[in-house]
Amino acid sequence: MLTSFHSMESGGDDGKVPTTVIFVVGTFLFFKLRYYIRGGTSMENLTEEQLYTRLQKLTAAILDLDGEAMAQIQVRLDSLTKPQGSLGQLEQLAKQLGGIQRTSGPKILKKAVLTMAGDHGVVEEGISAFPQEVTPQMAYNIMNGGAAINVLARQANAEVILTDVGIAFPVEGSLINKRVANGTQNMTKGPAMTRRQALQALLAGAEVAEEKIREGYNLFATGELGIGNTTPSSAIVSILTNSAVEDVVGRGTGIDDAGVIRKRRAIEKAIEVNQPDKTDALDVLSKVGGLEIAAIAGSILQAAASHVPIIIDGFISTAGALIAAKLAPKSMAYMIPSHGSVEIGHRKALAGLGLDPILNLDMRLGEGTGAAITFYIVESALHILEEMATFADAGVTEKTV
Ligand SMILES: O=C(O)c1ccc[n+]([C@@H]2O[C@H](COP(=O)([O-])O)[C@@H](O)[C@H]2O)c1
Ligand SMILES: Cc1cc2nc[nH]c2cc1C
Repeated sequence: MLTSFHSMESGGDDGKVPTTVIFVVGTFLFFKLRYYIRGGTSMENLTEEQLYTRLQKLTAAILDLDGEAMAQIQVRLDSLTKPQGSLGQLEQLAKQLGGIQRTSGPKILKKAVLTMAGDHGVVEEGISAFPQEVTPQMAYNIMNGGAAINVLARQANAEVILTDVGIAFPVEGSLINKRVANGTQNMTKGPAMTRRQALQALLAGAEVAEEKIREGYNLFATGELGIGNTTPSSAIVSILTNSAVEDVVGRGTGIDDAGVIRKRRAIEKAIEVNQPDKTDALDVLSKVGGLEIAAIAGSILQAAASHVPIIIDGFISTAGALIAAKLAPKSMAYMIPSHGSVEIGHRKALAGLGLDPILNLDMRLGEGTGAAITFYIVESALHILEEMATFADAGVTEKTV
């Protein structure tokens, strides 16, 4: 210690940079560079307790919506040239956006679909119509701009941000690397993830949202990709909405009747083996959830903490939203529903959040596709608020009785 202090002093005297400084700065730069090259989360060296403290800080930062801003928007909506309330859900959306952004003049600057990808050990049980290799193959398709989500996001002038939270093996290219594991474990044989991994994946999702908010994005859509992920989603929805497993297990990518029976059995076995505690969202998430589902929940929590609205896509996204709501009930006010998925448990999952789908297009693709289409509706609400003439402006007579 004394020696290095001495060497620092002598370094200053003879104009040379002391070795201690070179070592400290070099080590710092090495780890920073490694983080940027390899990606990964900034949480690798944190203990489970430290990760949990981060999550608690995140959930504690979520506020109720700004009632004052919402009241001002209601006055403005009622002054516009239409019978009061006649624009229905568009009016509710305008108020919600003002309440979230804490202003009577909400604005959308940049939009992004946060598509989280991960794999699932439970595919061993024959619960999907497609093999696991489709997850990385579709990740490349998204990176090449050829997936449905690319088409719909381009049309809506939104970015697709693909994040690898735990595809079974690493993929290269223009995606964010937040890999926590090479997929989850088979939940019929034990927990899908450790509690620490679930926390890491949650916070990885929050980090992605935070990075994008710093870049100026202020409207998100959730999205995901992961062969087998309707199985953990059904497990989560069953547990958190007190629904029978058979009422929330659907065909996913298109499995046949025998596959649906295997899927139900796998979920029942996973619940039997792991005994998830339904009062503890982290317990449910880690035992019968998925890495991308955790990241979706984390992105919702970060959006809410940063006053950013987030549109919830289909069945898997809604399972993530249920986890977020359980961890921070106030986050529900920041969620905007999109479409009703064909997946049978979706309505029950949405009802658990007090949400009704805005669109019914018989979709069941995921990736963020239903949420991307909803960007237009959210933007319509703000165009109405900003651009419509008032009764006074237009010289239109107001309601008489
Ligand atoms: O979002 C939905 O409602 C939805 C419903 C069914 C399937 N998916 C997508 O299909 C994959 C999961 O289906 P499965 O059958 O492999 O569990 C996954 O990549 C999801 O993005 C998505
Ligand atoms: C082809 C394909 C595309 C997907 N996109 C999201 N989940 C998917 C599942 C499959 C099978």
